[in-house]
Amino acid sequence: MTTTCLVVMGVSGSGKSTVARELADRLGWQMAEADEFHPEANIAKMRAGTPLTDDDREPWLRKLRDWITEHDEHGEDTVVACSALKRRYRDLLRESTARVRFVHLSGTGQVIGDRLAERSDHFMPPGLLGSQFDALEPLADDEDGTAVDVSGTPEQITDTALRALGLQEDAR
Ligand SMILES: Nc1ncnc2c1ncn2[C@@H]1O[C@H](COP(=O)(O)OP(=O)(O)OP(=O)(O)O)[C@@H](O)[C@H]1O
Ligand SMILES: O=C(O)[C@H](O)[C@@H](O)[C@H](O)[C@H](O)CO
Repeated sequence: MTTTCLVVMGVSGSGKSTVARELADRLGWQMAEADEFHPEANIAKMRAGTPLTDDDREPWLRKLRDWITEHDEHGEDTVVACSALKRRYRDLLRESTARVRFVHLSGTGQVIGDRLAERSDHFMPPGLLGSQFDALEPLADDEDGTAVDVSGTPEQITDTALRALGLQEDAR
């Protein structure tokens, strides 16, 4: 049976790690943090304040796609926190054998920038937020998934996403 992978997407600081953790806990699904799949060179680049290119992101996305497929082959549903900013990146993740659905955490540069400014334990400099918005192609209507505004609490965002995806009953 095909499993589901929920990819929590959005710009840096939109709350992907936080909401993906909450979704995974509520659903009892395994979670992956895409930041942990980056080669060291990508992390060094971001830390130095340089945005990644499509070429930098491709091997990273392939690795994630393969992780999703491996879990699908074992019948395991998954949640992944991954920026997946462009539609072609999401197409690559959709090459997985699982049913890949997206939760786009959308918010203004103001709200997200304020949260990034408060976060101190992360390699991603707040100064890269502009480039993240420049690259962002929001989840489109013909893509499987839902967009949720980030102004609520992580619990509210998770509830809204689960309801929109029709997964609420499984979660309780
Ligand atoms: N709904 C929320 N309300 C208030 N603060 C939040 C919310 N979601 C996340 N945060 C806080 O905002 C910051 C960014 O969240 P988080 O690290 O989950 O984002 P991210 O999208 O995974 O970031 P990155 O892509 O840079 O890893 C963190 O300090 C987190 O605690
Ligand atoms: O596509 C990208 O530019 C990267 O994935 C970034 O989004 C970061 O990995 C992450 O957001 C930083 O924490």
